[in-house]
Amino acid sequence: MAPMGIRLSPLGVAVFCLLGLGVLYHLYSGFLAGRFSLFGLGGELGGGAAGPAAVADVGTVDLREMLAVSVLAAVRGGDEVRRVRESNVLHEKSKGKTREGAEDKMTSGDVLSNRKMFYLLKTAFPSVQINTEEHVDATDKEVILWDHKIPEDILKEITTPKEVPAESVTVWIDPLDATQEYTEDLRKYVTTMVCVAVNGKPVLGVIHKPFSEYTAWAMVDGGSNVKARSSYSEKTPRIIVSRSHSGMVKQVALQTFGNQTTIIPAGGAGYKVLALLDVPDKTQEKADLYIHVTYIKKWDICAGNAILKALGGHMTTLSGEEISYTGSDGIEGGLLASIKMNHQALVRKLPDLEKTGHQ
Ligand SMILES: Nc1ncnc2c1ncn2[C@@H]1O[C@H](COP(=O)(O)O)[C@@H](OP(=O)(O)O)[C@H]1O
Ligand SMILES: [Mg+2]
Repeated sequence: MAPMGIRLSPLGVAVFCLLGLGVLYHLYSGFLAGRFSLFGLGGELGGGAAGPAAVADVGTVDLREMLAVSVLAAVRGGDEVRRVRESNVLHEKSKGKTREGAEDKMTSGDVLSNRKMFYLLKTAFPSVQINTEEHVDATDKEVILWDHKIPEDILKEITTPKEVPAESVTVWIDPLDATQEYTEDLRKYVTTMVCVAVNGKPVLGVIHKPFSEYTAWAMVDGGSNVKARSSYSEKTPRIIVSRSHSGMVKQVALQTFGNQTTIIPAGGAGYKVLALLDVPDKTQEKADLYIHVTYIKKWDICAGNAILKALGGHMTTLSGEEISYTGSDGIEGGLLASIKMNHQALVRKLPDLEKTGHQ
């Protein structure tokens, strides 16, 4: 006889114990799976709240899912960019001037793409920090649902989930890169971009060309749908540079590599990174190096940095420093992007811009 007059059947006790063991096993194996699948981060779990897309453990997000949503966001944003351009009603405005005095433009294409991209990512991953180029209205409560489908090409390249603490993630969204060229109807330069940085390091990059419907993506230590070309000219490189925020970049390039060097002026940081890769798009020019000397924002460069890094290339400041994608929005030290080259040797060749006053 049990206390308080309750009779316990031996079968009931056995079933209860088995159930208890099952629950304990489930909790414990989930915990271990979460710890061991953490992606190169020393196994420390983050403390942030989990979003609906975080499946393996509380406070983590899966980078493979983030890649799927980032590709979708870049494509959906791109649809807005194309729709506005085709309507020919851009509602072009100036957000002010850059430090060098160029107009910092914004159009309905930027705003509508920003809204789509932001809410897709925010709804899927509510607990991660998202930095976007355009302002998001705090009263806007848009929810854009992700169908939780990971495209086949991503599943083929990245065969397992990659969990990281949600609090270690910073997302950078550029809803319309090459806005200046967009207003001039130079469509080939325009891209939409998403980047995911983990502890400030660029890990995932997506660059989408809305007018040719081409998308490049890559994950560091994961996989990619794009690759480097087979060869690059290191001695007399073709150098791709800004056409609308150039500063003294041509002088710097010619001084470093000689007068025989070909300079390709082009719009968009996304376009210029794609120029270094093996991209099937016919509208894409090809270059060996990308150099930028003026101030630039992190949403312009993070996706390109992640893709280059994933493919074994480099994007650094002109003095060879790695760029951290947390904290402030911009970087001061210019930009050098290369792949399949001795990047540090290139850095040593470049003049010290602070001394020469070429910034
Ligand atoms: N000096 C500067 N100050 C602010 N933004 C700059 C800049 N130089 C380049 N950018 C931004 O970097 C992107 C690529 O520049 P460029 O086409 O000149 O190479 C553009 O982004 P957006 O079009 O997204 O604004 C441009 O506005
Ligand atoms: Mg941009």
